[in-house]
Amino acid sequence: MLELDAITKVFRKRGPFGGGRSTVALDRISVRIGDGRTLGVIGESGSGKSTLARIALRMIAPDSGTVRFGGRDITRVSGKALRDFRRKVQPVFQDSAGALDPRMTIARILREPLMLRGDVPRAEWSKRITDILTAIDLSPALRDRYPRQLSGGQRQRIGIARALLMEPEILILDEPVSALDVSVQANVLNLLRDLQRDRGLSYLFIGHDLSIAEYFCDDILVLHNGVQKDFADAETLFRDPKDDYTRTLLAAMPRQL
Ligand SMILES: Nc1ncnc2c1ncn2[C@@H]1O[C@H](COP(=O)(O)OP(=O)(O)OP(=O)(O)O)[C@@H](O)[C@H]1O
Repeated sequence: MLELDAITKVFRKRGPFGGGRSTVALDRISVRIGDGRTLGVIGESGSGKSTLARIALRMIAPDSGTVRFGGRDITRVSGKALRDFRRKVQPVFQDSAGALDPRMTIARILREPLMLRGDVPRAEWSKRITDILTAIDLSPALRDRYPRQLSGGQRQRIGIARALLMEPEILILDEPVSALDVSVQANVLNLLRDLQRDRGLSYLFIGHDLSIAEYFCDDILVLHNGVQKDFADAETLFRDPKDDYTRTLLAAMPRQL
């Protein structure tokens, strides 16, 4: 379980024109991702979604508040506990295509997490790669291809596979299907759901599309300019939104899926 409590993050503008001005990206945000559940973080551009994801990954530090994982405040851990956290909480970003090294074959890209882990014998790597490609519904024959030879949806699956090879407990999914064609989005979301069921994963899902959130998430946090507007299970939120802003958002957003 990952628990964020009273997270505040302020970005101060530097330089001759920014002096003194600041942006409250997150204002005392408190949420939790339950075991095996998907928490969706929804909001318009600039609402603080990615900042929350980066704090949950310990890529940046909050100004105040705590992030608890397995009962420990991960904003304060180091050494083995930090390595353990980095392995168990893995990111999947929107642009997996851009994140994959174009000069590496898929097999080499997927060997990296195994190398990083250090606890899988080299003799097993090839089998692990075959197994993970099968698990994400890709042909093991793709192992010898380069990223540019794959479609956007296939590349995003490779990004997911790379994260899974670390054997995480939580995936931080930052707009994981936003760069994909609508026809491919549902495939990748269904794959993520199957993986969650089979592996007992928990997800933090960042998105801006409410119809996808309704379909994919168990719980939903609505952010607006860094302020927590609603936090409820998806069914309650869509049936009976508490906040005026959420109501406006629901009324304005097309429901596609
Ligand atoms: N490194 C930074 N330095 C200064 N301001 C930042 C920085 N990162 C984010 N911000 C500001 O914090 C606010 C929240 O940004 P954030 O990227 O978290 O929003 P978002 O909801 O993810 O938006 P988007 O959907 O466009 O990615 C914005 O006003 C943004 O300009």
